[in-house]
Amino acid sequence: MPPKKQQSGDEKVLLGRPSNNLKIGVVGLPNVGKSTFFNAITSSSVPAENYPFCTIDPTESRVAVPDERFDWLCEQYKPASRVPAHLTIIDIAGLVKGASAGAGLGNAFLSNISAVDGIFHVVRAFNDPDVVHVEGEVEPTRDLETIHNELRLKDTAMLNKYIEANQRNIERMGGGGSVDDKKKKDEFNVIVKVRDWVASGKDVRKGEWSNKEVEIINGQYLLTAKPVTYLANVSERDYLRKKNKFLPVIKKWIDENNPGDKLIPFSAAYESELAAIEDPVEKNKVAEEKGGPSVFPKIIVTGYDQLNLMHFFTAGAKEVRAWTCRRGAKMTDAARNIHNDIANSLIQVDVMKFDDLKAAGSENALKAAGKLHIRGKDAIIEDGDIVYFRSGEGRAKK
Ligand SMILES: Nc1ncnc2c1ncn2[C@@H]1O[C@H](COP(=O)(O)OP(=O)(O)OP(=O)(O)O)[C@@H](O)[C@H]1O
Ligand SMILES: [Mg+2]
Repeated sequence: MPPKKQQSGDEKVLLGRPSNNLKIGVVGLPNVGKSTFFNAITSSSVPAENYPFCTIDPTESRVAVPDERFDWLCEQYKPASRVPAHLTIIDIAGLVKGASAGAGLGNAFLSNISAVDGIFHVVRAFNDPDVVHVEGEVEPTRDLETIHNELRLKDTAMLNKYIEANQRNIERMGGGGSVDDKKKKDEFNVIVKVRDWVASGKDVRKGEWSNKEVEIINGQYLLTAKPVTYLANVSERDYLRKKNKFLPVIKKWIDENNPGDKLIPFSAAYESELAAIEDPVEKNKVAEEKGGPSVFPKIIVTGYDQLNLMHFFTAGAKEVRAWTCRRGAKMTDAARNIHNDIANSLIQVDVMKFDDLKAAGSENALKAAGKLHIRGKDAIIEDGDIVYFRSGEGRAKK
């Protein structure tokens, strides 16, 4: 088969899977509050009407992604069914030092991490003599180093395995070879480059890779290629007074080692107290009295964002629904989330911009103002677009 032509030179290939159902794993040392966080975020996610948001199994759950535009649309259309976007979160058992070499249940935990698309890295920033720390004293930078080293060591080992398995073959090819040989050699060289990068102490996601390199990296399921949001678990007292002695050093470590990654302080202890209050009015009242709202909405939105996910809406009297797709997706890719048939026979898309709809006050007013846009199937869908897919089979979905 002739090599495929690059379609357009400036489309950046993203690290990771191009899926609409991405998962974030909760990762950290043992006993840092991962399960407390997971249980609280699971039980405080408001279930959508007619939609089973629930713990899928004790370690996996889907949480609603909060969005004010979605709330506004529900208010506007008063639909029979409301389905927000969701994010899947997975609780992973604690990693210990040496996990990459098999310590603890090391390799099993690492393969759990391999199955997720992004990471919430929980780091302990609370002192409590009753909660044992596996390394003795609470010292967040040491803990951050430990986890990062384990992930990097595992990546290095995986890449070395590939290199060992292919080295002789590549050497045998020498300078010449078929198109296929050249492809293998290119891939091999990229893997060596990535291995050297990781072995030098850096995470894969922090490298500048070309599209071709990203495609090869994506085939390797590397742990340090996954986006990370750092969650510093502080005591209830520190959370409420917005002060914690460990935060500056954690921030400094992130800036030095993985600049650009987000840090969100939270308190698993406090969040689980709030999560236990079922009535939302009562919950707000308690949060207000104590002086600290839940930070979960921010955590969910940040994680979703780091996976390069965004959502678009379909809205009507029957259903208002937020659909997830990756940034930069075309209308056809977006339509495929709803139904393959719609995507395959897509003709055009009616698009309302959320701000236009809100300003106009209703669909009719928006149309009267000439603000309904007609887009082709190859147009890029944008965050917040409210769409109506017109497809050849008369299966347009609203
Ligand atoms: N912010 C906090 N302040 C005080 N105690 C906390 C806080 N967060 C969690 N804890 C306590 O720390 C202990 C360990 O929490 P948890 O079981 O959630 O840890 P874990 O990271 O899931 O551990 P493992 O890796 O073993 O699964 C629990 O007793 C929990 O109540
Ligand atoms: Mg746990």
